[in-house]
Amino acid sequence: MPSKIQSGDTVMGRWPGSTLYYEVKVLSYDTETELYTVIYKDGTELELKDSDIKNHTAFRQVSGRSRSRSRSPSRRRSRSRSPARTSRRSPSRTSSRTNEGRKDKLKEVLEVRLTPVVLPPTENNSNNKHEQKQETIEPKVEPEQQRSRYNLRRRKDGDPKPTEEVKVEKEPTASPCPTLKTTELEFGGRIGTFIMLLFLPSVVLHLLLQVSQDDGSLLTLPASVPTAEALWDWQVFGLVLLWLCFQAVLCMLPLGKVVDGMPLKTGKKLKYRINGFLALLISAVAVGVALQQEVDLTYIHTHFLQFFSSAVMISVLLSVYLYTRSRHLSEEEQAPSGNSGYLFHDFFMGRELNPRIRSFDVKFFCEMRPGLIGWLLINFSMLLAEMKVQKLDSPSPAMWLVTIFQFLWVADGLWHEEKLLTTMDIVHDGFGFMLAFGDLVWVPFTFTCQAHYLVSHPSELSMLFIAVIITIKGIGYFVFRKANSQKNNFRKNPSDPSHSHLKTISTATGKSLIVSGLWGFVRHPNYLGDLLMGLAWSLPCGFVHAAPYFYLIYLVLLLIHRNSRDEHQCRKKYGSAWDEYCKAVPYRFFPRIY
Ligand SMILES: NC(=O)C1=CN([C@@H]2O[C@H](COP(=O)(O)OP(=O)(O)OC[C@H]3O[C@@H](n4cnc5c(N)ncnc54)[C@H](OP(=O)(O)O)[C@@H]3O)[C@@H](O)[C@H]2O)C=CC1
Ligand SMILES: CC(C)=CCC[C@@H](C)[C@H]1CC=C2C3=C(CC[C@@]21C)[C@@]1(C)CC[C@H](O)C(C)(C)[C@@H]1CC3
Repeated sequence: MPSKIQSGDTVMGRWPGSTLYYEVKVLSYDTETELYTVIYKDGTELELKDSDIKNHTAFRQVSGRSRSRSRSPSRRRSRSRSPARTSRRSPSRTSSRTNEGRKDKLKEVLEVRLTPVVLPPTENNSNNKHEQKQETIEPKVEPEQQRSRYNLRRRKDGDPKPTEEVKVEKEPTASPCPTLKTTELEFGGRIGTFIMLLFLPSVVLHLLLQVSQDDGSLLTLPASVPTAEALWDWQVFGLVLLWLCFQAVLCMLPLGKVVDGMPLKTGKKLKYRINGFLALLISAVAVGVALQQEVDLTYIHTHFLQFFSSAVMISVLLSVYLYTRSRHLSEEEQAPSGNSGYLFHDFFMGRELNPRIRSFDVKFFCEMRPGLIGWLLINFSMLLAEMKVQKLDSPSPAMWLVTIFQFLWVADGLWHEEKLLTTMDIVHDGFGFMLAFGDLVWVPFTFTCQAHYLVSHPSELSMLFIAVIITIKGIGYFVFRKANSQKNNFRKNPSDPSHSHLKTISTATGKSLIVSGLWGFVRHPNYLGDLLMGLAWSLPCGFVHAAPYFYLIYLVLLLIHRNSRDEHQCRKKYGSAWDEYCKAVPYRFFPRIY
C-alpha cells in the first residue's frame, strides 16, 4: 500500500460522483490497479484511488442544519429541509412505481455543496442518496478555494427535473488541476493497443480484397498484393477531404437546436448543435444534383481501395494532431481512459475527452457525420455498380433490402443524434486513433461489406426468405428502438406516467435501474436488437461467403467487449445495487445463452 493505510483500517472514502466522504473500512489493496477495495457502512463495496481516501483528521463533522445556515444563503430561497427527513435508508431497494406510491412518497435528495477544485467529482454530479444513509462529513475547505458551487435540490418523485440535472451557480474557472493518471488500461493494455494499431488497417484491407473474390473464406490470403497505384490517388484523396469539409460545413450551419452535453468533472456542460438529420437530407439533395449532372457515382466503387487508403491517411494524421495538441490538458479535459503515460496506449485511446476547434467538436462530428453519411453514399454507389456490372435495369431485391435497412439505421441514429451525448464514446472515451479510425475508416469501409459483396455476387432470394429477413429486421428494430427510447426517456424524466408500470431498483446515486419489461428480459436489450438487425443485413447475401457476415462478427465481439466495459463502470457507480440488478436479470444479451 502506498500510504500508511493498512487492510482493516477505518478511514474516510469519497463517494464516487460527489465530494462527500464516508467512513469506510479498507479491505484490500491491488498493487496492479493501485486501487483500494473498501466497504461502506451500508455494505457497498467499491474500489477507490489513493487520492479518494483520507484520514479522519482532514475532516470536520457537519450537521445538515449548520451547513445550511452558515454556508448557503441561497438555501433560504429553496424548499427547507428538516434534518429529521434525512432518513437512513438502504441505497438499493426494488420498487414497483405506482401512481399512488408516487403521490404519497417523496424521494428526498439532500442539498449538496461540491467544491470541485479541492476535491473534483469524478463521475457525474448526480444527486447522491448515499448522503441520506450515513453521517455526512465535509472536507475542510478554505473559502478562497471554493471556485464553484452546485445546488442539488430536494426532489419530489413527481419533480419533472431529472435527478442528474445540476444547477451550476457559478461557472468554474480553469484551475491548475493535478493531471489524471489512467491506471486501468483497456483494450489489452500496452500490447493490445499496439497490436490493434498495426492490425486494424490490415484487417480492413484484407476484407476489401476478399469481398470481391469467389473464395468464400476470410482466412485465405489474397492472391496478389495491391500495387501502389491501386492504393493511392491524389484526386481521390482530394475528394475525401472535400467530403469531410462539406460535412463539417453542414455541421456548423446555424440550424437545429443547441443542447447541453453531460456535465464534465467541474459540472460545466459543453454545448452541441443537433442537426445531423438535416445534414443527411442536404447530403441526399447534393447526391441528387450530382446524378442530375451525370456524375458517375460508381467511381467510388471502382476506386474503393484508394478511397480506403485516403481515409486511413486522414485518420492517422488526425490522430497525430489530436495526440500532439493534448500535451497540456487540465484534468477536466483529459479522458479517463487515455492518460496512462504509455505512448501507444494513449495514442490509441485518445488523451483528450472533447477536442474542440473553437466551438467545433471534432469527436462529435466524426462519430456522426462523415463516416455514417459516407456509408450511405458508398452503399448507393454499390447499388449503381451492381446494376452496371450485372447489367440490371433495377437493383436486385437483396441489394434493396441491404441498402434500405442500413439507410433506416443511419437515419434513425441521426434522428436521435442527441442521445449520442450520453454514450460512453462521448462521456468516457478520449478521441484518439481508435475512434478516428473507427469513425472514418471502419464504419464506411466495413459496414458496407454486404452491398460491396452484392456487386459481384448475385444472390437469389425466395419470397419466403425475404419475409423472414424483414421479420427479423422488424423485431430487431422494435427491440433496439424501444429499449433505447425507454432507457433514455426514463433517465430524462423518471417520474413520467408512461414509466409507472416499470419496476426499478434504486441506487445510491439517486438514479434507478429498470428491472422489468425489456430491461428485465436481458441486461442489454438494445444490443440484442442491434444484433438481430445485423443478422438481417447479412442474410440477403446468402450463405456462400463469409464477407457479408463480417459486420455481424465484429458486432458480437464489439458488444461483448463494450458490455464488459459498461458493466465494470456500472458496478463502480452503483455498487451493490448493480449486483442486485444482475441477480434479478442474469443474462446479458440473450436468455439462457449469454
Ligand atoms: N453498430 C455499432 O457499431 C454500434 C452500435 N451501438 C448501439 O448504440 C446503442 C447505445 O449503446 P451504448 O452506448 O453502448 O450503451 P447503452 O445505451 O446500452 O447504455 C448503457 C448505460 O445504460 C444505463 N443502464 C444500464 N442498465 C440500465 C437499466 N436497467 N436501467 C436504466 N439504465 C440502465 C447505464 O448508464 P447510466 O445508469 O449512467 O444512465 C449504462 O452505463 C445501442 O443500441 C448499441 O447497440 C453501440 C456501439 C457500436
Ligand atoms: C475496431 C474498431 C476500430 C472499433 C471502433 C468502433 C467504432 C466503429 C464504433 C464504437 C461505437 C460506435 C457507435 C456508433 C458507430 C460505430 C462506433 C463509432 C454509432 C455512432 C452509430 C449510430 C448509432 O445510432 C449510435 C449513435 C447509437 C452509435 C454509437 C456508438
